[in-house]
Amino acid sequence: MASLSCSSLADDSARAQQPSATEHSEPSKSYFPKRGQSLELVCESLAFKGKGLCKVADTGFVVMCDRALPGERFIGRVTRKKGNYAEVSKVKTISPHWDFVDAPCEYASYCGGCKTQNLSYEAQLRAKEQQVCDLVIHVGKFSTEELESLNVMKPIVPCDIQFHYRNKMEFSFGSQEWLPRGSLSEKQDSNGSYALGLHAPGFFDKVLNVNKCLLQSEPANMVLAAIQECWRDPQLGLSAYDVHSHAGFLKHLVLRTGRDVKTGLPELMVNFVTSSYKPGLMKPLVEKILSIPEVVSVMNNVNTSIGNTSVGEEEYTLYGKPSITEILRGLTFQISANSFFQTNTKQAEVLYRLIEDCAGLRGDGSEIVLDLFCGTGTIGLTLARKVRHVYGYEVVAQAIADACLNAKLNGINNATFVQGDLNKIDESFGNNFPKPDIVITDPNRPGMHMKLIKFLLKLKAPCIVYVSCNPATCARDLDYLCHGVREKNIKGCYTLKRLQPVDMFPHTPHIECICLLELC
Ligand SMILES: C[S@@+](CC[C@H](N)C(=O)[O-])C[C@H]1O[C@@H](n2cnc3c(N)ncnc32)[C@H](O)[C@@H]1O
Repeated sequence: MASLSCSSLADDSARAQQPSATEHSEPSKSYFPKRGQSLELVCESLAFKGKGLCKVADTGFVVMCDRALPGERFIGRVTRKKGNYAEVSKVKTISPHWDFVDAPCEYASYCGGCKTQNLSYEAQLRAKEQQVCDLVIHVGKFSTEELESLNVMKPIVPCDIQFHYRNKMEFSFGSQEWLPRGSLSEKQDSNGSYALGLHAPGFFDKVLNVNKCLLQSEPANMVLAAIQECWRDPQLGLSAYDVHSHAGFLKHLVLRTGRDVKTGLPELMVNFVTSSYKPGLMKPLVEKILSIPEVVSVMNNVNTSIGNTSVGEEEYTLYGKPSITEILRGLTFQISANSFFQTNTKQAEVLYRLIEDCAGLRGDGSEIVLDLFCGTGTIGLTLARKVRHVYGYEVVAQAIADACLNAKLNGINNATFVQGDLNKIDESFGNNFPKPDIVITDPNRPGMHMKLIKFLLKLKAPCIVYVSCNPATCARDLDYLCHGVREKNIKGCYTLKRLQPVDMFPHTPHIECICLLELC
């Protein structure tokens, strides 16, 4: 169980999505560090985006530092002033953090993906749990007593598999390999200036070359290694796309791992995103990766725009089938190159079981479920066999098409999926479905729009299960639903019954949460 003591170190302003000092640590009004100034700091905890939160000695002034971990004493240089706090970059560690472990990945110190690989997993869990707790207290305005006495806050559910858990990784081709100062450059041949890997933290135009990623499956790593072995060969005539000049061919490499429904064995989709369609140029790459037996699909998304997205305007199948499959809670899901699917399949099983548990279905097939932000319908479809009808809403048309296809694939005919923008609902929204017994809401990071909050407060469904990937906006929305929106004179009408953090993404700052709300 999380300690509910308020550490006063949380991201205290979900609305601004930025950290601030709280009433316990009023910063000195006169003190503000200068840009470029060096400070000796001790990291106190992890906060927003997994950044280390520190306070300047004697002043209490809050500074945030990427990759500083709790207990670490270090020299930081002020890079940016932001509102009532400053950002620093780490110059030198004086003494290491508590709970230090060796990071197994050679890129862990530089790559933008994993930020806490050298913090023990138990410490990562504690930090995430504490963040959720702090946010619900500071932003959600729930009291410690409320959370404690009613046993609302549940211990975070760990992820049993802490590596190789991602079923999708998106790598970028870059025309300029990024070599962090005093790091890989000394021990690694940079293979010229082209790179294939992950973006340097905070840079859209710098790519860290990566030969292996410990978060993705072994077969996906074999594909990555095979491509790395050959794509720079001048004889192939391939070039990396340059985001400044907009010249070049290869943009992204997206690797997705699913499972063959019959054998249960892994199957892989390799999706090359290119700036034009040149199948002849792709041929040697395709031939090379076909030596890996798990590859059942090679796709080519052609994106001619100057933007950096991996979704093409046109899609071609270069080999095999245009989609792969995955099994989730006994259902089969078809995954195409651009369809959304939970990226940690094993932990999604755990998440969905907990959602079902929170929904408290009667088991007589009588309930109506409203599945808001339904994506490809996975949550609603896993509940459909036990309820009367599921109504799902989602803004992306392709996701709705996939949801309908997935319903058909699994013989589910009591689910209706509708495309629509939940930020733009009007008074008529509630006329489109019967009053639900259970609302599942799973918004993306910005949380729910005020229009939707107002709608839910008027709808008064007996139970809301709020699934969140951003505890800051979740805490804000819980406050609205339970305590009301004072500035709009709207009363809240829900009680927070359960708050369940789930770790879906070890070594990263991401936190998933399931909240059960019951009508007062
Ligand atoms: C966190 S995902 C949840 C997907 C799904 N519930 C699942 O578990 O796979 C959030 C979904 O909300 C959708 N979305 C984002 N903004 C939206 C909006 N304004 N209206 C409707 N759907 C939206 C996204 O496209 C995405 O599919």
